[in-house]
This record gives sequence, structure tokens and C-alpha cells, in this order.
Amino acid sequence: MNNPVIKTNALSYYYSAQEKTLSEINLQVERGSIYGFLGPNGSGKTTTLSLILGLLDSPDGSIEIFGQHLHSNRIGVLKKIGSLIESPSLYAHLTAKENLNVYRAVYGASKARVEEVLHIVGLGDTGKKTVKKFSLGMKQRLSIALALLPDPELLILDEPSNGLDPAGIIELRELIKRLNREHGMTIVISSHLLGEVEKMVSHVGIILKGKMLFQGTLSDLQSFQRKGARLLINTSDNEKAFELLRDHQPEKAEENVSIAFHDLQQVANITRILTQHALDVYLVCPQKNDLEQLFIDLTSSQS
Ligand SMILES: Nc1ncnc2c1ncn2[C@@H]1O[C@H](COP(=O)(O)OP(=O)(O)OP(=O)(O)O)[C@@H](O)[C@H]1O
Repeated sequence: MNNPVIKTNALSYYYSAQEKTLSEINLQVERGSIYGFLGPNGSGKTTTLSLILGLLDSPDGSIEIFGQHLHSNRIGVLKKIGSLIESPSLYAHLTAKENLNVYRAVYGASKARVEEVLHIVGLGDTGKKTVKKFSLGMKQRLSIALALLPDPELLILDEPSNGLDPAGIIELRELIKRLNREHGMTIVISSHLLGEVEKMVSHVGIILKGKMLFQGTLSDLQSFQRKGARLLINTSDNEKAFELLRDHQPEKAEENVSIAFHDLQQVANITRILTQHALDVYLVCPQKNDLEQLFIDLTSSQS
């Protein structure tokens, strides 16, 4: 198996002596993966990513990137990482290309690379348009273009969807998938919304209050989610539906009847029972755990 691109070992961090912000985080990112780093606001995502990028000092535990200790190979390691952790300063009165040319010298990138990254992020045809006329999504893609200048092997994006409208989120998602698929980049993307990243990630790490609750492939997470999932049912007579589904240990959920969801065959069986008893079926809908519910389930499965 490939060596992981990022491997932290019992990574802990204190902003102040009294408060442990991160507690023994073992984060592992496989080469070629898109790793969704999920957690609610304040759970420690930015702190973890800042440590991985060498922006914060003196954690407990260790960080290995590309198989090397960050501590002793800082410059060599960081050269191969592109990141977007705080919005970079974009010059509003300059075009996308002019902005990239300002940063080009910093990264020692060629003029050809500027054209290349403009094209990759889909800003190749913005010509003379200055950044002040860009949408937020375009600004975000330009920020990613800056991170791509050094042609990194690993791209770390901290909450890049923040503030974007649905169209901007879709464009960003397509860009991330393309960078991974066509340019072989390993990507770490943090978010507080599972729904926002689950259409693109291959792996997921979930952090809550500085502790890693879950780490695995997206399908591992989906099987976990299914375990706690419920089926919502709404019919022309929910009282009767409740009685008919007694064997499934139904619960009342607002205007619906809710039962534990197992598989799609169960949906077919239930619909048949209900229609055979002349009930009109308005809704039979598997309700996947959202991130909030998942946190509750993951937390309770650990206690
Ligand atoms: N510079 C700092 N000094 C002291 N405490 C901090 C500092 N930065 C973050 N914290 C605290 O550390 C905890 C983790 O914050 P962090 O920013 O890593 O979380 P996050 O998951 O990235 O959340 P968000 O999505 O809101 O940025 C929070 O309780 C936060 O208040």
C-alpha cells in the first residue's frame, strides 16, 4: 500500500495551558485521495490544518508529510503543498492574470504556469476584467489558482465553500474533482457540512471538540449512517399506518411515522402493506443522518 501523504501521530495542541484544543489526532490521508475533514465550527479543523502547514508551532505528537517529519524537513515538505487557509490578498484593481503574476515571483513559477493555472480554474477567458468585478466564486477560484502556482502534490483547502452560492459550490466541486482526477493531486478539504463535500470526497475524517470521532472511506461512513437512518412515512391515515407497521417498532415523528431503515426491499414491502390496506402513500423516504445527527450517533457510539 502507498505511504500516506499526511500522517499525524497523537497530535495535540494547546492555545493556552488550561485548554487542550486538539487531543491526540491521528489523521491519515492516502495518496490520490480527496479527504473531507469535517466538523462543526470551533471543532479544531483550522488548528489541525495550520499545524500541518507549519503555521503553528510546538504541538505534541508528530506530523509526517510525504513520509518526512515536518519538524525536520519543513522547507522541502512545504514546497510541495498548495494551501488556501485564509483568503489571500487579491488585488481588486488587477486582472486575474496580473494577480497571478504578482505571486509568480514568490513561487518562482513560469509565465506558462500562470496561463496553465488560469485555464485549470476556468478563469482563462476573464481577460481585462478586474477582480473587483468577480463573483465570490471566481475570487475563490483565483485564490485556488494562486495555491496551484507551485504545482503542488498536495492541496489543502480550509472551508473553501464558505459564502459561495449553490452554483459557486458546484463549480468548486467540479474543479476539485478535476484537480484530483486529471492532475493527480491529493486534496484535503475542510467543511462543517457533510452534504457539501460528500459528492466529491473519497475519505472522511470527522472531528468534534478537538477529538477525531471517525476516519475512513466515504462508503464506511455511509454504512455507519445507514445504521442509524430512519424511514419517514406519510399516508392518508397515519394512525392506521402506525398500527399496520407495529412489527417495525414505529415512532411518531411530527406528521410522519418513522421506522428504522434497513434496505430498499423494506421500502417495497412497507408500501405494499400500506396500499393493500387502501391507504394512500404520500411519502416513504429514507432519511439519511445529517452531520448533526451523525455527531450525536458517533458520540454516543463512543460512550
Ligand atoms: N488564535 C487562537 N487563540 C486561542 N484560541 C483559538 C485560536 N484559534 C482558534 N482557537 C480556538 O480553538 C478551537 C478550535 O478552533 P478552530 O478554528 O481550529 O476550529 P474550526 O473547526 O476550524 O472552526 P471554524 O470552522 O469556526 O474555523 C476553538 O475553540 C477556537 O475558539
